[in-house]
Amino acid sequence: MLILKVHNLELRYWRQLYMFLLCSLASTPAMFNSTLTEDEDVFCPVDGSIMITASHLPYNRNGLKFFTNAGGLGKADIKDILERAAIIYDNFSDDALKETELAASAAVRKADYMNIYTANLVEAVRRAAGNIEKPLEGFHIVVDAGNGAGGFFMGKVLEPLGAVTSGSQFLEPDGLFPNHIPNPEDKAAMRAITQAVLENKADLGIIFDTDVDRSAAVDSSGREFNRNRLIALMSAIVLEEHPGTTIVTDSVTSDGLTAFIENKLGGKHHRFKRGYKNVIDEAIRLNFVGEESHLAIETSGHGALKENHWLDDGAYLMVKVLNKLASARVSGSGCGSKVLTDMVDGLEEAEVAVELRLKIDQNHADLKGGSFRGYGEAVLKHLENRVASDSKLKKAPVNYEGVRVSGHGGWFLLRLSLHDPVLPLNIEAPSLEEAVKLGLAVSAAVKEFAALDTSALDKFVRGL
Ligand SMILES: O=P(O)(O)OC[C@H]1O[C@H](O)[C@H](O)[C@@H](O)[C@@H]1O
Repeated sequence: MLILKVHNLELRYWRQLYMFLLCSLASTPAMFNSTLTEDEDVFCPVDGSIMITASHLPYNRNGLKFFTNAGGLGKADIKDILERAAIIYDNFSDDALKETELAASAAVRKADYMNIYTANLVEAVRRAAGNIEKPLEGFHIVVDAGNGAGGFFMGKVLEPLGAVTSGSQFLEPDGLFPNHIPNPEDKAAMRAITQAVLENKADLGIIFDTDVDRSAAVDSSGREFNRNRLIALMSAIVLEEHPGTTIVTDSVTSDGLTAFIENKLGGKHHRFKRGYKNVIDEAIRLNFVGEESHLAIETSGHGALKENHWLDDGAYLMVKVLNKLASARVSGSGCGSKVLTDMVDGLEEAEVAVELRLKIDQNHADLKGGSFRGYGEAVLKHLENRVASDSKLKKAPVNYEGVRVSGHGGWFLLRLSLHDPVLPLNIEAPSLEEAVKLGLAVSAAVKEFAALDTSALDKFVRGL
């Protein structure tokens, strides 16, 4: 929530030249946006911004996200910043530190950057609808902010556009998240917004994670635009604007989604790795090497568009959805969320879709003092060898992480978690029986790895 204005980072100058903008409650995408937006009144664009948030994680796991106009900083840059900061800090005497703290507090200005950011979102919807002041008039749209930072979307985006928003819920920020975990990947969260849509007979429901870089929606019949269905909807919207373009997604997307993007929409599906930054960076790389891509999106609800500076912004994804609603009504091609539901017609969805997370016990003797990553890779190698000798299973010919296999009418992917000592296993199949067969194949391959906690998989294959 801090924005830095630093014109010259040389130590001998910085005391006179820096300025901080305190933005108070804000969303993560808005903080990145502040490095791009030109607005002299609030000293923007700023040189860098920092968001303090637990993101979609529990309240006790707050952290800092850093941005420049080139995007969010990755691990290597953050490590470098922290190491340099530690050196500077160590070289301060106690007096110099106090003096610097005073100078820093004197350099703080307050700015309501969310007003500027949301005005741009409102403008985008108005423009898409042909410069109508209230293009959402007559639509009833409910928002669930899960007591995170996303409550602004109701009062500062939907209402100025004319939508009725009664029945919106959990808009007041509360870091203990008393109602549900603010994360579209959370089943209770999706149940909550679905219930709000149905109870209020709303046209559409919108849900955000804590810091609004993830989102999902629900149509008037209570069907979710989440995970593969959200990607299908966004792909349909983007492919209307950019025929034939490549859609980059994370690794746990379904085979049905590939068929939908490629056969129904005429686009190309590039299933890459898990992790929103991986997906975004891959889309940027593809454009660089001459393959056009306009959308990078994860099943988690993170999505970024080329037209929006590759910023992963849950609110902007929903703006694209609102654009579609508003422009379809103006052009007379449809009214209400049926327009959206029709756009994903033909998407094949698996009857069973589960994610089971198998933990690696880092203290187990079976690791022989090695890292959990090394252990996890050994599990994956072993599984790969087993799959090769099973005629009912086929390893995916192109795959960028873990072991992805099709068989029994479905598929599974076992991979290493990006952050945790965990091997997440995704299984999708047309029936529980077939999903269990896939689960049993994994179970047989990993059973000799004593440090792997397979209890979630054991329960699943026993039908519990
Ligand atoms: O690898 P996992 O443990 O499933 O976590 C993967 C997820 O990590 C973070 O939450 C990122 O924000 C997501 O972009 C990513 O998908």
